[in-house]
Amino acid sequence: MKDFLEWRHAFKLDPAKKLDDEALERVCESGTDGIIVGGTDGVTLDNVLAILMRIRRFSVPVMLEVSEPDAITPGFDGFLIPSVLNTDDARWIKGHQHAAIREFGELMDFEEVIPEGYVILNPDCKAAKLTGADAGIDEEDVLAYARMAEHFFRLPVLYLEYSGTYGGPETVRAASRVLDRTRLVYGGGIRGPEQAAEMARFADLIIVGNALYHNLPAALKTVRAVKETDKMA
Ligand SMILES: CC(C)=CCC/C(C)=C/CC/C(C)=C/CC/C(C)=C/CC/C(C)=C/CC/C(C)=C/CC/C(C)=C/COP(=O)(O)OP(=O)(O)O
Ligand SMILES: O=P(O)(O)OC[C@@H](O)CO
Ligand SMILES: [Mg+2]
Repeated sequence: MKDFLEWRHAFKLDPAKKLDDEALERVCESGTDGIIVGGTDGVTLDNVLAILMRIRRFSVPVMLEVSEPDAITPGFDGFLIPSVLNTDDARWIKGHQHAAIREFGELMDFEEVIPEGYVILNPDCKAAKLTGADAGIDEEDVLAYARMAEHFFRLPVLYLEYSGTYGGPETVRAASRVLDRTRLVYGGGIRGPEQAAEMARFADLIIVGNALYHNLPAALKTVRAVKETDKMA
């Protein structure tokens, strides 16, 4: 498996949403670097296992982005653990994570676990509402979170999350300029290849989610668009 920290393109499949077998096959065979299974609400052990079993018919790598401890199961190539940096509600920074590590710590292979610093920038998305994220921050705030992620917390990943809406390429570009070792992930509102290529100039990893459910052919075209785009030095 190509290591998650080298992925350029990923599709995020929401276990609470429906995708028929033909569509899933096209997603898994698209040439994407991998699939992330994750969502904010409606995530259960049953629907995570169901989508995992269907994805495992193909050779594509698959990571679980944990938002619900009861839905953690073996069988994934690794686990992504979000911590929301732009909330004042400590439960979503370290509280749920602490409780889950108390429960699973003995079983955990930390080589398979990748912490993600999330900065949520769409105030209307479910993740922002759930976590009380302050999405009204300006670019300087985003850059401060990026520097904190890399230099204070030494996080391997900073995720600029615009879930459901297309974010500002300028902010992504500015964040990319202050990051060196921490990988920059962009997700939100990518509907087709042009937007994917635009963000791929600034972010290390591009995530495409909802477009899969609304316009599959356009979503699939984002794979090639990202692969053909070099990130700006
Ligand atoms: C036995 C075994 C396999 C052991 C493995 C052990 C292991 C890996 C343990 C992990 C332990 C751990 C630290 C767990 C973390 C627990 C937890 C609940 C953390 C909180 C995560 C968090 C901050 C969630 C908030 C929401 C969030 C950021 C979600 C990310 C996903 C996201 C934004 C998806 C977008 O989709 P959605 O919001 O659903 O959008 P739609 O509106 O389109 O639906
Ligand atoms: O669903 P979209 O808006 O593509 O967002 C993708 C991903 O960043 C969600 O966590
Ligand atoms: Mg969802």
